[in-house]
Amino acid sequence: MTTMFVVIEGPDGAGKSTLVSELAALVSSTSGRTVRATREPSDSPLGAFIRAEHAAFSPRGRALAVAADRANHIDGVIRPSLEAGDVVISDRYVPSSLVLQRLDGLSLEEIWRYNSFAPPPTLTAILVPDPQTVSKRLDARALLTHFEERSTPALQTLLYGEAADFLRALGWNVVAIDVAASSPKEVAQRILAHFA
Ligand SMILES: Nc1ncnc2c1ncn2[C@@H]1O[C@H](COP(=O)(O)OP(=O)(O)O)[C@@H](O)[C@H]1O
Ligand SMILES: Cc1cn([C@H]2C[C@H](O)[C@@H](COP(=O)(O)OP(=O)(O)O)O2)c(=O)[nH]c1=O
Repeated sequence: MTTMFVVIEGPDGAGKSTLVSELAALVSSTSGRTVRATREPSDSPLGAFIRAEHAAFSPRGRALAVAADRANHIDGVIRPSLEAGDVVISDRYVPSSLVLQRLDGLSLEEIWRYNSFAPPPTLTAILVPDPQTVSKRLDARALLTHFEERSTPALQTLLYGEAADFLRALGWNVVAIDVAASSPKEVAQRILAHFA
């Protein structure tokens, strides 16, 4: 069975988690395969701690904690699911570190040192939203993360572009998907077309 490990990336508020649900339903109904939708930080106790306790970490400490959570996620969820023949779709993966830990002041090279163990997905889709639309969505959120407070959708989009170039140079299959004027269903169909 063809390995299908898809990562959905993009700035906060771009529509990642909405798209993961939409894509999981589409892949399941069109292929009949079992789909494992997952996310990072993972749903493990370490992942929950990283989400809840931002102030517990220095920037380097957070980079390493996120990488440790990623290692557990790969070994405990992603690899076993792929070995069972399931489709895996993850909301965030290594590119999130190449953007968020960079906003925390680390270099791409240092972040990659902590993440080079991570297997490349079959496809990494980076959502490119309209920055103004995303700003309005974030304004409507009651609680913003440290990164949402300290950056803008336009800056995150720029850093995602640099992360994409960095990973492509390492052989990753990365595509940028303009989502400014598309429904989640249309975006899911465009991503699936990459597997046709
Ligand atoms: N393609 C889209 N078109 C219009 N609204 C969208 C689209 N994708 C997501 N949304 C809306 O934008 C908001 C943020 O989406 P979400 O999936 O939570 O983003 P993220 O996971 O990237 O932070 C949600 O209210 C969602 O319903
Ligand atoms: C995946 C990932 C998350 N994080 C941090 C960002 C956030 O502070 C926190 C939670 O991620 P986030 O996806 O923003 O949470 P939610 O799903 O609740 O919107 O983890 C990193 O710093 N680096 C990473 O690579």
